[in-house]
Amino acid sequence: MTQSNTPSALLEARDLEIAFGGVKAADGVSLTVNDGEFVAIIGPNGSGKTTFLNICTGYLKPTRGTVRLAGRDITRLQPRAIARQGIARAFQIPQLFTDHTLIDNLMLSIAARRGIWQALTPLDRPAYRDEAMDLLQLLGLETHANALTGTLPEGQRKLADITLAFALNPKLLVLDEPTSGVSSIERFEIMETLMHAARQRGLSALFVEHDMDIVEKYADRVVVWSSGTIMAEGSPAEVLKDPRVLESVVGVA
Ligand SMILES: Nc1ncnc2c1ncn2[C@@H]1O[C@H](COP(=O)(O)OP(=O)(O)OP(=O)(O)O)[C@@H](O)[C@H]1O
Repeated sequence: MTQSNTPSALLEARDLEIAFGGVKAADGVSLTVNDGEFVAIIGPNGSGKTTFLNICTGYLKPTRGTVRLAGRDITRLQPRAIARQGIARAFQIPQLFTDHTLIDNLMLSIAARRGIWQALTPLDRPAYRDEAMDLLQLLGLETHANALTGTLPEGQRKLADITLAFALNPKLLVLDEPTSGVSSIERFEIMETLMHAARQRGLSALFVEHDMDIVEKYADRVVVWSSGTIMAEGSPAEVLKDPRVLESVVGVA
């Protein structure tokens, strides 16, 4: 096998453990995301999916185990430091300044990435504006550049939030239910746009998703959570046929 065929690990979580009042939300969880890979996390409510994302992005510290990004231990870093290392997160509820325009939100994100001392200087600089417009074009939002984000329909607000994550120049996108709360047509539109943009930039993605049609179409690999552990893992075609997975996640035996 040539070296170029060997997948290169980007995110490596090993043996993670955390409990809340006796409930183990992560109980020996290990997961790798390779360069350029799209990995979906599925599992019933309360199984620990968001807890895993919180550990990987620095919002929770595990009592055991490590998280590495491109070989570097990031387990104890704060969320901001992890973002600087290359993990950008978009939340289930978009985190936009709703009374500011989309391009202002993006220029703020770009300025923040470049450092606080620059964030104190005027935000509207030609370099920031050009970069923001490039990102809006990449995510198909250029006609909404001057709209207040609070006035955007939900699907576009979600894409806008994802655009902010792209503005951090990440290696890995972490997305908590990127398609929740929108119509099924819009779900596929969001995923098509997101996948295209991520492939263009060579990014990997880790996303929690409840819609199995989305998982089947867009995930390279799917990982199934159950009570703080991983119960199954593999290609969507294999995993979504597994009777244990169907019973536990999809609710059909
Ligand atoms: N900050 C916290 N404090 C107390 N308990 C928590 C906390 N975060 C998560 N838990 C508990 O840990 C378990 C896993 O929760 P988590 O939110 O990770 O599950 P989930 O799979 O993301 O669920 P959902 O699909 O409903 O979002 C649940 O029992 C939850 O109540």
